[in-house]
Amino acid sequence: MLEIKDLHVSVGDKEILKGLSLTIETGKVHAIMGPNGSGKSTLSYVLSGREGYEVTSGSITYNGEDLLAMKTEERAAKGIFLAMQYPVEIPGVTTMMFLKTALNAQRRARGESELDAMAVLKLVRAKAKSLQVSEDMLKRALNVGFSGGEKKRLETLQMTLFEPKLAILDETDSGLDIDALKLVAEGVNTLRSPERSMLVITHYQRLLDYIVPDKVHVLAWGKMVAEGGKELAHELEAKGYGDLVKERA
Ligand SMILES: Nc1ncnc2c1ncn2[C@@H]1O[C@H](COP(=O)(O)OP(=O)(O)OP(=O)(O)O)[C@@H](O)[C@H]1O
Repeated sequence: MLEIKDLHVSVGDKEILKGLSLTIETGKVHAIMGPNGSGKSTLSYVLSGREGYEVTSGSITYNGEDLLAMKTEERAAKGIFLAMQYPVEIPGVTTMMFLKTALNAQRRARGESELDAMAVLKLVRAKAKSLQVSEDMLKRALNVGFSGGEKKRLETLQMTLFEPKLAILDETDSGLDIDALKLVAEGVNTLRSPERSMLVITHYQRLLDYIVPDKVHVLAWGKMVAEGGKELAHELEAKGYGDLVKERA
């Protein structure tokens, strides 16, 4: 279970999260919607341990442990995975080499034996096919020159390979064509299980028609301002954020 209580986060001297609270029980899928600049990506970075985001007060516990005391790699070893809004390009590292290294790091963290290159290739190929990640992409440098949709499909491939316990998807639907959106949603849905939680950040109710959330939250001005079931996403799509996002003192 993930429990975020009264979280305040600053970047430099700017406070971005201003008392955010959120609880995600194991096995549940929560969605966060909210206007541009409200702090959604900031939350995803703080959860995954990105540098430069200072937690000034509040707490985050994951299965009873203090998440904020853990290094990024420790969080990954606990099964926390972030599909980034803007996946990073890494020249000089092939996609396949990255996947093998990251997968084996995950396996080591779980006490499983490492897989050799052939075994990883077989596994990656089987999953890559259903997400339409081509052989060519696997041979190329990680994300370098990939289209927006290709990057997002590769993020989803990583998620299905690493089988995280808490998957955070930051606008994984942005830049996807309709067919790719369905492929990505199918990939995500195959991972749904009573042992796995998901936090889906999106601007569009359309994604939530495919990945049906247990709860929808609205984040505005650094804190949660509304919460509901999947029907809330439909309401927002129809009416916009309206009074929900009026800045509070
Ligand atoms: N490194 C940084 N330096 C300065 N300001 C930052 C930094 N990171 C985030 N911010 C600011 O914090 C606010 C929240 O940004 P964030 O990316 O979390 O919003 P978001 O809700 O994910 O937005 P979007 O829907 O547009 O992706 C924005 O005003 C942004 O400019």
